[in-house]
Amino acid sequence: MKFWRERERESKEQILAPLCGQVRVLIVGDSGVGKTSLVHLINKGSSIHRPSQTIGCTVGVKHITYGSPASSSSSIQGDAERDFFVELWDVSGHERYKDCRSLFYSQINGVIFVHDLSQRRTKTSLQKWASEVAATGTFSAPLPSGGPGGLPVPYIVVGNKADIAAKEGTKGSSGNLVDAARHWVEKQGLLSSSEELPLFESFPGNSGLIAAAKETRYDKEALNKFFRMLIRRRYFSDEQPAASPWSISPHRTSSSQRLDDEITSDDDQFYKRTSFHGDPYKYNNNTLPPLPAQRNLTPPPTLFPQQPVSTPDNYAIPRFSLSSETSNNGSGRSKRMDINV
Ligand SMILES: Nc1nc2c(ncn2[C@@H]2O[C@H](COP(=O)(O)OP(=O)(O)OP(=O)(O)O)[C@@H](O)[C@H]2O)c(=O)[nH]1
Repeated sequence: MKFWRERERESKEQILAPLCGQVRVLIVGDSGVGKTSLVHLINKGSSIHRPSQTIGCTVGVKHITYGSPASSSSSIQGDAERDFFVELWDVSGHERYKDCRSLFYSQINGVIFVHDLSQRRTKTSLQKWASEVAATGTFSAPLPSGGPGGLPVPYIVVGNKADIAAKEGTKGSSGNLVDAARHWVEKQGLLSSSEELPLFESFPGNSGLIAAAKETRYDKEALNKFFRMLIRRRYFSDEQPAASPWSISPHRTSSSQRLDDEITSDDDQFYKRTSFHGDPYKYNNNTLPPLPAQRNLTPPPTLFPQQPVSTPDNYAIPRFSLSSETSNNGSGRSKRMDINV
């Protein structure tokens, strides 16, 4: 009897064994747009005073628990919550690292593009960043077709320093002559819209990161959803979107609209909408450069195996728990996650 109890306890422990994983998120954009400030805000929940210029690349790690605690009565406890680490690779935007920064574009699960709302050219150059990452990077869990510049992983665009842009009354333009001219040309429809990435201009709300951090007001949920979606893509799903998401026709979002407004309760929907909204960027294969060969590389190492080694035959793998959450009419999913950002 004692023997069986012991065996039972052991098998329970195996089921409850901590499972861990990691996703890698690249943060790119021109020098000074606020990438380091964003990472600090994500990790510490506060603004950073005078961040020094990033040398090469710095990596911040954010801890997230992910799972479906109340998914179903039949789910076993070990399936409830798991630990994940989101690696935030903050790549210096300075030109001096241009030739070597692709060293850091390795095994990427997702990308955060950052631009400065008061410097319009920083927005335009996101397209170059996307092409550079797509051309020289390697990717984990790549999409079946490429996005801007051929980028084969989900991304999100953060428009920062809205406080300055708003103050100067130049939201979307720095007020300098080049930007003003560009703005005018765009308005006339003379500039190809495909030169820029689709954007949400309003992150994090109508203010910049610093103000947002001070007031603890920025769109944590949007970022969390993005991170969770990356985790889910890598660890809980082997399904890829059926149709090419890149062909979804985007539509313009109001600059005062919060990112929240764009998010539905479904993470995939969020992913599609987040990635393809904003400027009238045409996502069809005619306007995009040729797709790069898919890179199905070995995923980055994790601290723990992705699934328990000894699982009972009827073990509900995470995918099932999550899909039951999906079918939960969104009620569970639209809830804010208890994550310290
Ligand atoms: N006004 C304002 N300033 C900001 C905001 N976010 C960041 N900054 C400032 O912008 C400057 C550059 O910020 P960083 O976070 O170092 O920019 P970065 O993109 O990491 O720059 P690199 O390391 O050169 O690639 C710093 O002086 C920040 O304090 C914001 O929302 N509003």
